[in-house]
Amino acid sequence: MTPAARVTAAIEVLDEVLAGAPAEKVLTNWARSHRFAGSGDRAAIRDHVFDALRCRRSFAALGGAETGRGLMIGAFRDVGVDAAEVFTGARFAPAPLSEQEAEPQAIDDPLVALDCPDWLAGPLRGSLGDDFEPVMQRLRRRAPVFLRVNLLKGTMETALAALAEEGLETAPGPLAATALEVVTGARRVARSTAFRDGLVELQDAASQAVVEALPVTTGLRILDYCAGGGGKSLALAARSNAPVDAHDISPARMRDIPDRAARAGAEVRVLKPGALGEGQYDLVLADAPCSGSGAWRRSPEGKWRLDASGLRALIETQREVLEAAARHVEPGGCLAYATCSLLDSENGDQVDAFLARRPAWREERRLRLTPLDGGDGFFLSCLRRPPNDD
Ligand SMILES: C[S@@+](CC[C@H](N)C(=O)[O-])C[C@H]1O[C@@H](n2cnc3c(N)ncnc32)[C@H](O)[C@@H]1O
Repeated sequence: MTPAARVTAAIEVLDEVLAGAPAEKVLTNWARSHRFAGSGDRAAIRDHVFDALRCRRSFAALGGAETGRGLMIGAFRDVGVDAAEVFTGARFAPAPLSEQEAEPQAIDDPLVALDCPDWLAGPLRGSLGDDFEPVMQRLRRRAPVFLRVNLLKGTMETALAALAEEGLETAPGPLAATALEVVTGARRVARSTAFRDGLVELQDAASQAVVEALPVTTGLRILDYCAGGGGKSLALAARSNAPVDAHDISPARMRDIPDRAARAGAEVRVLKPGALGEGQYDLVLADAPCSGSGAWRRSPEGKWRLDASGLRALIETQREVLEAAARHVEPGGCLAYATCSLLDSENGDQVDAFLARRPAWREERRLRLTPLDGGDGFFLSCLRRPPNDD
């Protein structure tokens, strides 16, 4: 495909996404119905689509319309390229710019320039303070790709060497001792032997930092209460070198855990719904559902989908998760509450409210990371249940 044909394809995909369909699904369907497109084409189209979704508001303003076409015109203008060079009407290229589209557009609203939804500016500014603008700018760009070296299978050195042998250039990453940043070849990671043999996992550096910050010692009974696909369960099992119990309200989300654990040489026991007793764990991780605002570089659709009532519902779910997870903590044990949110209402405020309800518990550690630290935004609070609490 020519570069212009890829833009045409991106416009088609974006129109469906703007109409409400999930981007991943539309991209998969597009690839199925355009078998002639090679992996390079699919990757380029995907990049166009996700770049446009990250900057949906500013690109729409620069392109004069919130349509696939408008976003792609805006994308070229954002980097100072004349969109008319691509929108030529040549075979498979997008149609030439109309007179109206050819009019240059300026952005005078700072929230548009930052790709920040109006209603979220107050809560984000209140939570991030002086970091508000740099964080919002960071969220407009692609996220780096990080790997976690699985210490059950090797060391940083063996992983670096194994990846290099397969032509994947990596470098020690920020935030966590197990993090490698992929410098070149990110799209080939999942096909590499190092990945297939469980020596490395795809996991954001901040997510790894959260697991590294947990008070793990030998012999602990550990529960991952919101295990999802098991990213943190696996990291916890590697860190503790002990079995980890995985639980989730949605068992279907955990379906890949057994295969992933086998590949990683980790022991993760997937619990059946209702199989959880009360108070029998030394460490319970509650990686709660959240706005995902810290990870909007990877999942930009969430930024535009979230609304005030959705956020209120998430905050209520987080309160319930905290209360439910706390019931599984042994006296003297630790409840670790984590989100990949940047918002105080989902983070510190939740923890403060929990501690107000249970004044005997103590917060031992609080960690706040934003994309300015290198990985996703993450929050962690480690809450200790009193030993004599019955
Ligand atoms: C942020 S994701 C977990 C990601 C996962 N820990 C990882 O590192 O890959 C949140 C998970 O919480 C689960 N969840 C939502 N409500 C829950 C509840 N009330 N009890 C337990 N899990 C819940 C969701 O199904 C989802 O899988």
